[in-house]
Order: sequence, then structure tokens, then C-alpha cells
Amino acid sequence: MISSSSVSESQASILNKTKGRSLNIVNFRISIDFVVIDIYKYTGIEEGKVKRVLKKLLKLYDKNWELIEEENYRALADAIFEEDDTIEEEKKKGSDHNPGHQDDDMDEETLVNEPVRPFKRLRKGGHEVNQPGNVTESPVARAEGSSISTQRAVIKDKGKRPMVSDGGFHPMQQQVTTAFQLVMPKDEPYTEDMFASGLPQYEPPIGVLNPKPLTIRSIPVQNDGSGGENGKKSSEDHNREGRTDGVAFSPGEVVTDNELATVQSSSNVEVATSPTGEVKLSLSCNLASRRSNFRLPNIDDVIKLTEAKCLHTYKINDPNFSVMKLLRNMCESFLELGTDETDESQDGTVNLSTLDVLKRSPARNALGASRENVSISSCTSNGVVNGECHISVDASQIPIGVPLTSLDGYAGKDKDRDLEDHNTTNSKSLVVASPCEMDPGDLRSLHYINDISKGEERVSIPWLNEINSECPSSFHYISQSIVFQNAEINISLSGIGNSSCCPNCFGDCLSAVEPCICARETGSQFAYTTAGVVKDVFLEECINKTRDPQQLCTYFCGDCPLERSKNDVCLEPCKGHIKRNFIKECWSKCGCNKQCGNRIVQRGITCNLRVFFTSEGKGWGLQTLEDLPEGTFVCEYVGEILTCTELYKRNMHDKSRKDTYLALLDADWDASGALKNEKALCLDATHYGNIARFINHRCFDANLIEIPVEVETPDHRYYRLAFFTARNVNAMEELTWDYGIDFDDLDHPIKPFECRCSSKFCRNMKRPITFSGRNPCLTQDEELATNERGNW
Ligand SMILES: C[S@@+](CC[C@H](N)C(=O)[O-])C[C@H]1O[C@@H](n2cnc3c(N)ncnc32)[C@H](O)[C@@H]1O
Repeated sequence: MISSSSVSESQASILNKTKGRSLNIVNFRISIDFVVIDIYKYTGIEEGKVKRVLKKLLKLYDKNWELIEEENYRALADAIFEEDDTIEEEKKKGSDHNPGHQDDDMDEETLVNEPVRPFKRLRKGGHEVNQPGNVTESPVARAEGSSISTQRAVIKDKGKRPMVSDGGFHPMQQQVTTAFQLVMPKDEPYTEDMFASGLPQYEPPIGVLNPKPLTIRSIPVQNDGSGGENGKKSSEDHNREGRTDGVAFSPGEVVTDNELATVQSSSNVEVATSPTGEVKLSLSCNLASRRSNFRLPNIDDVIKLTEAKCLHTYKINDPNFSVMKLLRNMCESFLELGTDETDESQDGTVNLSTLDVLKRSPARNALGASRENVSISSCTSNGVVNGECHISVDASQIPIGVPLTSLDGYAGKDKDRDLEDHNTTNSKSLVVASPCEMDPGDLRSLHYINDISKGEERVSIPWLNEINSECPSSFHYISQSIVFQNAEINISLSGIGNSSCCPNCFGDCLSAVEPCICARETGSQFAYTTAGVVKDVFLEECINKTRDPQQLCTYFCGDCPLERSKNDVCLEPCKGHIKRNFIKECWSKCGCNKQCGNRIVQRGITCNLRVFFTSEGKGWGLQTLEDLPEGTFVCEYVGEILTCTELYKRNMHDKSRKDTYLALLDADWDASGALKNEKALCLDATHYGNIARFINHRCFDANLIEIPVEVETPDHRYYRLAFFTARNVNAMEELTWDYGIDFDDLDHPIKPFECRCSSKFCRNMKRPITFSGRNPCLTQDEELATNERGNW
């Protein structure tokens, strides 16, 4: 066996004699013979073997002598060793296949025409050495303005198992690229150990757009888990060969000179920054297979289309939204998070590198991630984790997520807040969590942190737990109710007659001289003001009906579907339902436009809200982050539309559940005597629902009032149950709703709970009893209201 060092000894001679050989066929054979003789002379390796291996290597390296010469014929030596190993293995297997001779009949013409990639990764002392497959040495890496493609290609090779040639034809990958040139990715086999090794996985970009040669020369950073060391090595290699003038930085390294430092992430985002605050983002994604007809689009068109997609897909309706602002925010976040402000010593912030809270709680699943960094706003006074998190997916531990710190500034802010208003963010409140292990599936739960609606709503709805480490229980967020199974809802345009819509209207019905037919439901007066809130008079009527102490608005069914669903044989008398006022909104068959002032609920949530963990023991609740004037639409109660029978069966199966997420659609049950089971409906938000499922109960003086809203069908057995503010509500106040629960009715689908609403009208409170039997806190009327209220 020869040692690699014995090959090295021959370097001077061989190197001098073979260097710079051209690759035409005439001198090709001479070159091979020349090298073979020299190697035999200095190493004693059998000539035939050297020749065979060299031929194969030339083929694989596309006859690139420079690469074979490098490191004193290291590639050749390794290939010879490898062949020995392969032969040994084959012998052991008893195979009669002789790999050593498989290419013997390979002619030079074939070598010229069929360049293929190296069949095995070359290694030196456990470290990768440069080779054709590694772009650190490839012509691509040397091309001006090809930094992005270079970085990506380098990353692609990280940690991969030695590649095995499939013997097929592979187009030449390493082409010199210029600015604006499309770089096709290499076809690289994915091997199992790439995933097992936990190394970053990269998708090859379909193309790289370099508007102009970047001022940074990209430096490959070895993202193989060994930190910046390998990256530095690559950098040194480059510098040695005069191929780069950049510097690679590891996360945490202080950038001292004025060059841009590049950091590559395990995502397809690459960020470069300089100490002077310049930040560059590079995004790559593999959206589809290569497109042969691809041509470079105009960048302004790309931005416009992206914005249109954002408006459409994410329901961003802020006219000030701009992709460029978003990207700028991202750059600012990068700088903000990269600035050393996370030490405990500074401004009350805490570095949660071990982040015990996350380790303990299910939030760990939501926040932690291998190779993912999560920065989270922290309430340092009690070490509580704020759900308004900043997530970055970054192997190099540099958070690069779009900041949501502006959520802190939501309170009292105008809805049309400018994305540029980033100065209100409080970077001092940021902490950076160490990367934790995370399954890819858990990535989904990351949505929960910043937006419990997972993008289903027009606004993001974060959650916050300042009390303990609990996370909201899992459910599917939906923004519109969906039929579970048997509910009979007739939503069809043909079901809407001309008396139920305003086909001749146009523009905004609220600005018409006469209220249109859609206002008939509300006494020929629209229920909404032009400011988009419910009119005082109408609101008061609704509130009075709900808080009706004499139960004047309560009706009793002769054959109550709710009681029927509980027990079909021995019917209990109806406990009563509130006959409510409806609002009717214009809809699809109406002639007005979507911005018509009589379309409020159907537009969805626009307030800034937050799900938070209550301190009174009510579990999670909903709060507003901005002041809400009286009559403001907050949200509708969304869930699965069930018949009462289905609900009853469901509850029978799941008796253990503590919380109930239920609303009856019983505002108009009395209309037609005995209601069919399929028409007696309710909304169950236990498994599918929206943020309304977090609204807690408050007896009597809740700040929300529920109003039935007719949108899609004039049939009042199905309607949207919308919540409006019953009074002016201040930012940060909890939003509450009177469930109308009778705490003594143990049979009711809403399971009674120990009420902690802290209202002085609480119907479940253990009140101090005076000798008169009255609650001293309440007036006689209030006492009456409290005692009488509680029926459904
Ligand atoms: C629709 S859920 C409200 C959200 C719920 N707190 C949670 O954590 O998901 C209704 C449940 O919340 C609890 N709840 C609501 N209001 C309450 C109150 N005033 N006092 C105590 N618990 C309450 C009860 O367990 C009830 O069944």
C-alpha cells in the first residue's frame, strides 16, 4: 500500500511536467502516459492502475488537469486508494464484477464528450478538500457577480456523502456566469444521511438574478455545524488563490472592518451586513422545475406582482403596504437583533439562552427549532414569555424574521398604521432564544405565536401569556363558519328574492337619499352609521333585549328543539330564548359595491386584538389592543354549524371537556312552530373556530353585545352572530360577552362553570346576603335583573 505522503514526494517533478497542459486529444494520451510513468517512478504504483484511475478521473473532471494536479495529485491518490478499497469490497462480496477494469475500454473521444462529475468526494484529514463538485473551486465561484449562486452551490454540498457517479450524462455544471445570467443548479442526489446528519438542506434555485455585481464577494461559509471554522478555511482557500476579497463571518462575530459580512441561513434567505449598518438580503426559492422559457423579468414588475399577491393572498388591505418596506423592515430587524442588546445587564432585558420557560412548556414545540432561532419579546419582570415572537430560520443563529415588535405599539394606533413606523418598536424588549430541536411539523405551530389565525384574518392576532407557560389548546382556525353535516342552510342566489336585496343600488347604500330595501329589517333605517359603527338607538335596543330583566323579549317554544335534542321521549318545557333584532347587510345580489357602508360584518375583523391568559382563572380570553368606540364590530362567532341533535350527541361523547365553545342560533326559532331538527342550529367552535371562541363570559354588563346579522340568506334560522362593543372600550380591556347562562341548569349544552367574571351583577357569585336577602351592592332593579336573567 502506498501512503499519500509518498505521492506528495513526487509533487515537484510531476507538477512541473504536467502543469498547464492543454486538453486537446492529440496530447491527451501523451499527458496520461507522462503522468503515469512519473507516478510509477516515484511511488511504485502499478502503471496500469494509475492509468486506469487517471483516465476515469479525467473523464469525471472533464479533463481538467488543474484539478487533478491540485494538492499534489491528491485526487489521483485518493481515487487509487478508493479503487483498492472497492476491489477489496467486491472481493468480499464474491462479486465477479471488476470495477477496476470497467473503464478500460474507454476511449479518449468518450472522455472528451462525456464529462461527468467526480465519483467520490475527496477528503483530507476529515475535512473536505476542494474539488470540482465544490464550488469553492469552481469556475462559477470565480465569476464576477455570481456571489449568490456561489454561496448556494457551496451550501448544497455541505455534509453530503461522497457522491457516486451514476455513469449517465450530466451537462456541464460549472459555467462562468455573468451578471443577469441564469445559473442552472446542479443535479445532486439527495442521500439519506443528508437528512440524518441534521445538516441544512437546500433547494437548488431555478435561477439567480444579480441586478449588478454585488459589492460583497460572497464567501462560502461551511454550515456543517462546526461553526465558522470551516467557513474561514474556505475563505482562506479563496484568499490564497486570489479569488475573493470578502470575509466570512460566523454568527456572533463582531464585524470590524468595512466589508460586508455574509451569513447564510438554513432557509433560503441570505443576509449580509456591514458594521456601518448596510444590510443585504438574498432570497432564493425553488418554486418549480426548471423553466426552459424563463427570461428575466423587469424588477418593478416583479415587485408589483408580489404586492398584488400579498393583497390577495394575505388579505393585506393597508394601501400603504409595500414589499420594499417589508424587506426594509427585515433588514432593520436583522440589524436590531444583531446589535448586542440582549444581555441581562441592559435595560432589563434578559438573554434566555437556556430559555427554561420554553423547555417546560408546549411553547417549546412552537418556538424551538433545530437550526431555527426564535427571538421573543420578553416581560423580564417575571420572566414570562410573550407570544409576540420574532422567528428566524437560520442555521447561523442570526435572527432574520420580520419583526412583529410593532405589535407592542398597536394599542391606540390607527388601523392604517404605516409599516414604516418601525421606530416605535422596542428592541430592548427582545430576547433571543437558543435553537432547540423541532420537528418540521411543528413549524406549523409557529403561526400561533404571532398570529393565532394563521393568516386567515385580515389582521394578525397574537397571543400572550403573562401568567404561566400554557399555550392555547389546539384547534383549527377558520374565519367563516362551516357546516358539519346535517345542518340545513339554503344559501343560494335564487333563494334571495328582490325583496331581500337591492339589485338597483350602486356605490354605497348609506349615502343614497333613501335607505334601500336592505334597511327594511331595521325599520327602514340602516343599522350602521357612515363611520361604520352600529347606531346608538339600535344598539341600545339590542342591549336592552339581552339585559331584559322582565324577560319581555324572551319567547318560549311550544316544542323546543333544544329540549327535543336532549330527550325526544319526555320533553321538558322550553327554558326560553331571546327574540333578537337582526341587522341585514347588502350582499352579492345587491347592486352596491363591496365598500358599501351596509357591509361591515362580512368584511371580517379589522380591530387589533390579542388572545391573552387571564389572571382571574378564566383561562384564555380576548382583549382589544386599541380603543374601540361603542358599536364597533369586533368579530363574529365562527364555528362548525351543527344541528342541536348533533351537538347533543357530540357532547355525550365528550363529557370530559372543561370549556364549552358554543353559541345557539336561536334568535328566531319561534317563527314557525315546531322547528325541524335540521333547522335548529348552533355554532360549535371547539374544534373549528375563530377568536370569538376565546371570549369569556361576564354576567349582565359585558362590553360586547351579540347581534344576529343576515348576510347570505333571508332564512333567519341561519345567520352570522356578530359581536359589537356595547360601550366605549379602552385598549387592553378584556372583551366579554354575556353567555346568558343559567348556572343552575346543569343540563344545558353550555356546562356551568364557577363564574369569575367579577361583575357586581354576577349570577353565580356567592353574594353577601343581608337580612332582607338582598345584595347590598345592587339596586332593586339590578337585583331583579340579576336574579331573573340566565335563561336561554
Ligand atoms: C368560550 S370558552 C372561553 C375561552 C376559554 N376561557 C379558554 O381558555 O379557551 C368558555 C369557557 O371559558 C371559561 N369561562 C368563560 N367565562 C368564564 C368566567 N366568567 N368565569 C370562569 N370561567 C369562564 C369556562 O370554562 C367556559 O366553559
